Amino acid sequence: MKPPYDASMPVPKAELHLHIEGTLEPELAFALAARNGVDLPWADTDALREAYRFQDLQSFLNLYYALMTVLRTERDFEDLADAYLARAAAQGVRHAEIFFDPQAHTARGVGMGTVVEGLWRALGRSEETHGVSTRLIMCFLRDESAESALATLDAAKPHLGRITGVGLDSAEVGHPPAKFREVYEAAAALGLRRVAHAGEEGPPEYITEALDVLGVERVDHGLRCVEDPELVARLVRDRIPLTLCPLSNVRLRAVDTLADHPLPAMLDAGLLCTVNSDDPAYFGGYAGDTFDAVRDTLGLGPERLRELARNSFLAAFLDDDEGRRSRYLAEVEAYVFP
Ligand code: HPA
Ligand SMILES: [Zn+2]
Repeated sequence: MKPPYDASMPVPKAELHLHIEGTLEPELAFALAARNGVDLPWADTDALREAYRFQDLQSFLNLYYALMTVLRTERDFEDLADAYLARAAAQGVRHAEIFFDPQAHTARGVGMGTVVEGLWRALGRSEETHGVSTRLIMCFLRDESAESALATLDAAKPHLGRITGVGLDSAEVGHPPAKFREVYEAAAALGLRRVAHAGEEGPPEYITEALDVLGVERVDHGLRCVEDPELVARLVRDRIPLTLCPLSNVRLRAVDTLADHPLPAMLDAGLLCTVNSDDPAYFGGYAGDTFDAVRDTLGLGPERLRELARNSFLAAFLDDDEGRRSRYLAEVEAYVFP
């Protein structure tokens, strides 16, 4: 295999918090709209980019769900994933655990099989094409019902060979993790790994509930744990990984500016932090851009950046391939920061 990066490339890393629908760049959205005869309410890509000024999570989600209506066919999902993997590889991503939101597609008549098999067309050959290993994580929309989540898990059963785990995303406040106890129990019984968004906009109690009630192994965001010292102590003690998304937190106004982000203090506290891009087409940066931003704005030095890269592989769902994890970790330790 040709080396996917050389010493001039960014530090090797895993991306663990990435919504594939959030990688839909305006240019691809307009191309898919033309291919599928979908009318978009924006005149052009510039007008669409103008709409990327978010007040909070919900204002982003409104646009995110509106734009993804251009995704219709297996080929659309394949093209979307291929474009992401190419960008990720160029930014040092060696392993990507990719979220998708099936209910956002099945609700408008696009079948589960179209979504999963379309994504798989790109993911299944990604090691050869891009030098990036992948996992797929199916998210339930927490502002939909628990019954809908159960039906979604049921619809995914023919495709479980492609799916490593389940997650929980969309509008957080008012939709506590416990609402999804039953579907997480069913997912665990099927051998699926469990993660959930918690503590992005929602309170620290949602993080505790995701751990205690849903049995999650990683917390997506988890930012608001810093408000609860006992919870921080627990996360440190139990080595629970947090998939932080600093650029997302700025764009969705969870923090005022990147300089205010608690990442350095969270690392100092001993939390197992990773940094990720969340919805890079919307939030201004892919994985490498995110590492660069925290280096430049938060003043993280080489050893902190190495720790973040190391953590990304430690927190990855690579338990079925420890040899690979070891090789990735060796790449991190051998990396010479410019
Ligand atoms: O950052 C996010 N939070 C919750 N749901 C989401 N769905 C896509 N991105 C996000
Ligand atoms: Zn997210």
